[in-house]
Parts: sequence; structure tokens; C-alpha cells
Amino acid sequence: MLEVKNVNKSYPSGNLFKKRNIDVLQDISFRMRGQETLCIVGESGCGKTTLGKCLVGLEKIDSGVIKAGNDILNSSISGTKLSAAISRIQIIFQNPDMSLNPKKSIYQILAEPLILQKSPKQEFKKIIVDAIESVGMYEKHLSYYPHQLSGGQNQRIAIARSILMAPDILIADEVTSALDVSVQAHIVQLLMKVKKEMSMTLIFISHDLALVKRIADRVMVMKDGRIVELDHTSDIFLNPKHEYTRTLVDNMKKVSLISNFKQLEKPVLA
Ligand SMILES: Nc1ncnc2c1ncn2[C@@H]1O[C@H](COP(=O)(O)OP(=O)(O)OP(=O)(O)O)[C@@H](O)[C@H]1O
Repeated sequence: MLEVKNVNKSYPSGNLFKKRNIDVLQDISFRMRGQETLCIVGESGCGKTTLGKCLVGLEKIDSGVIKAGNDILNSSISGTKLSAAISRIQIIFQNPDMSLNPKKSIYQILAEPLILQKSPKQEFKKIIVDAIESVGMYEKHLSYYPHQLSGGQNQRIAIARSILMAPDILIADEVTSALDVSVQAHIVQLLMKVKKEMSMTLIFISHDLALVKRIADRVMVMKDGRIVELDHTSDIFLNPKHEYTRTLVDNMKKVSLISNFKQLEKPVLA
């Protein structure tokens, strides 16, 4: 169970003479339970990634509380204790090439969670082979380095590494946006499969509203660091209550009309 209560986060801004803070997250509260998929949407810069980073303790919150099971994170936890505080939540980012250490082999990357969990060394190989196969890759890839794999394959490795941490909650932050369209669907399918098999809660951050409509149980709409609407997917798309949600949904409909029209325009090849 995840409970986020009145979370606020600001970043320092301005210059030496005129310092100020920008409020990036304002009074964020929500709860999640069980195998729910919550999608977070909203315009660029509204605070989606910052919220994800705060949930896993990569950023310190200014006030409020985050609870995941018995793990509790608040504004008084800092330093190395921060990311250790919320061990039940893992995050995967947009660009797997940046999150995987280029100097480490895939085997070494996948061994990291096992070292952290103090798993018996003699079991490493079997667990790692199982993990890489569960994301649709093979034992032979364990000797590769990230630069020898495609973006989609590296994203699979990032997912395998996260699931080796056996989290209760997985945050996927724009995980398909840097990938080729043909690979995107495979990564989403994989995430949904992993979520089901591991009985995880999934927080999926995305700009792709058509995808959100397909996979979300509930949708959180953010604007300027605040939650403007949080509701079941059907209500968000069929009966949006907030003006901003209505604009987002209308824009999605326009984009899908244009792409349907473009497909019609395509010449038929003999
Ligand atoms: N480390 C930082 N220092 C200062 N400001 C930051 C920092 N990280 C993010 N911000 C600012 O916080 C705001 C929210 O950024 P965030 O990355 O959370 O937005 P987002 O909704 O995820 O955007 P996008 O959809 O483009 O990824 C932005 O104005 C951004 O410039």
C-alpha cells in the first residue's frame, strides 16, 4: 500500500542576488493499493518526474509523508538514508543508456541488487539467468555491455534490474518515449506481464494518452505541481471534471483523428 500525504517540494532558483524557490510539487496526496496501474499525465514541467524521484527517495521532500508498507519517508530523512528509506519502490527512467553503468557488463549490472540484498553468491547465476530470460533476453547477453545492446534491450535490462529488487511498487517514467515505435508496445506488454506476475503496483508516467487509456486503472492529471484530477480511467476520458483534463482529452482526440487521416492518405503500394 502506498500513501502520499500533503507532499511539497521546491527547487532553489534565481541568482546570487535574488534567490527564490520554485514550488514543483504542491500538496500532493493520494493512495494506491494492490495491483493497480496509476498513470500520471500532464504537460511538460508539471512535476511528474520530480514526484517519481521523491517517491523513491532520489529527491528530498520539503514537507509531507510518503508511506509504503512499513517504510516511511519524510522531510527529516536525508543523505544516504534517503533512498534506503523506501526500498519497496523502484523507478525506471526514459533513457536506459543513462541509468545503466556503461563500464559494467549486464551480469554485473544485474548482480548489483543481489549484492545489496546479500543474496548467497552461489545463487547469483541462476537468479540472473532467470531474470534476463523473464524480460525476453538470453544468457549470452550477460557478457555484453550496455553500448552493445539496443535501446529496447537496455530498457529490458533496466526492468530486469528493478524486478530483482522485488519492489511492491514500480514507477515507469516515460519508459517508451526514447524507443522506436515498434519496440514501445513490447516494453509496455513486458511491464504489464511483470506487474501481474509479481503482483506489483505500477505508476506509469506518460504523455501518450492513447496508451494511458488502454492500460490505466486510474489516471492522475497534474498541472503546475498540483493534482487537478485523479479518477478512474473511464471517468477521466468520458466525463472529465476539470477544464484542463478536458483540454488534454480533446487534444488526444484531435491527434488521433489526424493520424487516422494520415494513414488514409498513404498511397497503396502494389
Ligand atoms: N534538479 C532541479 N533543480 C531545479 N529545478 C528542477 C530540477 N529538476 C526539475 N526542476 C524543475 O521542476 C519542474 C518540474 O520538472 P519535472 O521534470 O518534474 O517535470 P515533468 O512533468 O516530469 O516534465 P517532462 O514531462 O518534460 O518530463 C520543472 O520546472 C523543472 O525545470
